[in-house]
Amino acid sequence: MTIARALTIAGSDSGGGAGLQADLRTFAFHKVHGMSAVTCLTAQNTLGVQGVMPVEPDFVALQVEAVAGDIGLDAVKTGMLLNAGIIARVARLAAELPLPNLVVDPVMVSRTGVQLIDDDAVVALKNKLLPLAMLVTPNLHEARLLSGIAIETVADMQTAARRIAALGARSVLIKGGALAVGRGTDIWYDGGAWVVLKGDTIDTPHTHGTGCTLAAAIAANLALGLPLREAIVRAKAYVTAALRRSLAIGRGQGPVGHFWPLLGDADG
Ligand SMILES: Nc1ncnc2c1ncn2[C@@H]1O[C@H](COP(=O)(O)OP(=O)(O)O)[C@@H](O)[C@H]1O
Ligand SMILES: Cc1ncc(COP(=O)(O)O)c(N)n1
Repeated sequence: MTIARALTIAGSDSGGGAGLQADLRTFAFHKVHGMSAVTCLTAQNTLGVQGVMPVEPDFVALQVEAVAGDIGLDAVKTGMLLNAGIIARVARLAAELPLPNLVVDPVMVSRTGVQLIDDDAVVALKNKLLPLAMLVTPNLHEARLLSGIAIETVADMQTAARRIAALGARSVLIKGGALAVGRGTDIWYDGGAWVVLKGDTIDTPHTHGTGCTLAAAIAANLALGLPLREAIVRAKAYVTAALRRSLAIGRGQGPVGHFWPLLGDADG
């Protein structure tokens, strides 16, 4: 049996809702074989991040090389890359291997505004990795860091997307999960065309893992051979369905739910 193959280069979330755990789960629900190169361990739960332990950049690279050289890659997604050393190493790998259909989720700031990576990593992401991405998927905080402008409206998102495209990313998807008005509206810009993705607003506090899930679903769809626009539209529908089935577990922000198709819940 042949199967599409996708790799996530990301951090581990011990709570299982975000990070590589969300990515591998998303790949599986797209019938894509998932592989992982771990960049860091986080001790994390629904209440927040209690600790972070980095992996050496060369060992991140070794994990990627091990699977690229043997199993092969149809698409690659990056998540929490943590520090400038790991980002520079991943950028070098992208030049050496290459890393096909590269979706960069520039995990820097959580939806709640907590910075998840080192300060010099923000600069490295901007200068070294964005220019190599087929698609970059910042949330509103990350789009502000990358573009330098404050974002409150869909019009601000469009201005920011233009600026981020000017940094060299081939296309930009700004996620509006934190929009005060129209939460769930995302915009995609590829240097020419605009697409406004108007998702339904789901009224839930349990949104942990939305960004990881969206970017992983896009990578899975690209691995399956879909064109980028279709890959994004379908991934958006996937994350909206998962938000509708989000899980009220833990004492804080629970994760989005992926299992509903297995539970006989058919109207996603
Ligand atoms: N309450 C919500 N209702 C509908 N869509 C949402 C909601 N929260 C997040 N999303 C969607 O989830 C995806 C991830 O966005 P966001 O939560 O902003 O990213 P991140 O997890 O990286 O902070 C986007 O498609 C966004 O529109
Ligand atoms: C290891 C790790 N990676 C990424 C995120 C962001 O998660 P979200 O998808 O909720 O933005 C996270 N909280 N932890």
